[in-house]
Amino acid sequence: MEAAVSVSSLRRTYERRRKDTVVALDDLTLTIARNEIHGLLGPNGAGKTTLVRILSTVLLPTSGTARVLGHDVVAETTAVRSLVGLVLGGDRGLYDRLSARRNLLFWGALYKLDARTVRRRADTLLERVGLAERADEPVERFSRGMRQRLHLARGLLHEPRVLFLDEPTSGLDPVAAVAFRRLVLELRDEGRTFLLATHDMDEATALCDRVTLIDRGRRLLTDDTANIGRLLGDRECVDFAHDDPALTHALNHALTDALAALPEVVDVERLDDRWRAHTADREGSRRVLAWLVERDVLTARHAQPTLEEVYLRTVGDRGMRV
Ligand SMILES: Nc1ncnc2c1ncn2[C@@H]1O[C@H](COP(=O)(O)OP(=O)(O)OP(=O)(O)O)[C@@H](O)[C@H]1O
Repeated sequence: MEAAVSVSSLRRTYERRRKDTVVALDDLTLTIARNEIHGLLGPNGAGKTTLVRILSTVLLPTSGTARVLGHDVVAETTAVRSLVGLVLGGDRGLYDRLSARRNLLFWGALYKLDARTVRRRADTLLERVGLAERADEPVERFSRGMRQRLHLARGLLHEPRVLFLDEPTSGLDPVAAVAFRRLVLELRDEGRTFLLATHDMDEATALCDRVTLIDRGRRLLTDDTANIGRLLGDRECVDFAHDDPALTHALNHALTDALAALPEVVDVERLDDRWRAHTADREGSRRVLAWLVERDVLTARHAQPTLEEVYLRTVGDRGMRV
């Protein structure tokens, strides 16, 4: 069966002033199966938005090919547009002075859907994303979470089978983010495919079947999320400091040496304003937390390494911008 998305040797460069060329995508090859939620993870400037824009047919690649459900994004733009929906994060793409419903009617007209169909779908979608009661209020009164749900409704108006989500929950509070993710999972259960560009590791872990890590336009790895989770599991750590920052410096070597000698501790390192103990697993972190609390080191917390740290540990520091 044809993949939902297949990208082959895709390259995109941007010319900047003084003939300075930025390579945003560099020989990228990637396949996303139908009905998959695929995470695209990478630090700022990795090329995520560029890929999503090419797949949505709003940007041309410099070379290479990309297909959505078998259709070439350059040669078969119209077919691809009817198959894909783009959901942006933040304030892009909504008209603040218009109501939620009017925003949808406006976008429906752009998709050249007939007015009755758009009205019907707008009603259904507003209900579905939990905005029916606020549908006729101007969007400027909406919270970020409500805007995000409206973005999603907009992306679904023409009933696309493949959705591209670019940082969809950036700036959302945790409750709104959870509600948004639940909607994504429901939509997947109806047979849709998702490509989710994010630099939020938690989001990727919560939603994605597989993830691809990219950096500087190149694919570093693609794997099942469970495997990436194991990778993270190997990188457990506990951050600790004295309540009084001045005393953190004074945490004596006897304490950190004793900590480093514990069997569950892999390494202890000094960060700017705190210390970090790397542990073998979650259970190890728990024991280290208890050990620290017993010794009156009260500001200790279980920390997950950031995506950047996973990058650094996975692929080494190759001049990545973080
Ligand atoms: N219109 C443009 N003109 C010039 N350079 C650009 C343009 N758009 C993107 N770039 C550059 O291309 C590279 C990839 O950018 P892109 O926005 O695709 O990355 P990203 O992974 O989406 O980053 P972010 O997480 O910050 O949104 C960056 O170096 C960026 O500065």
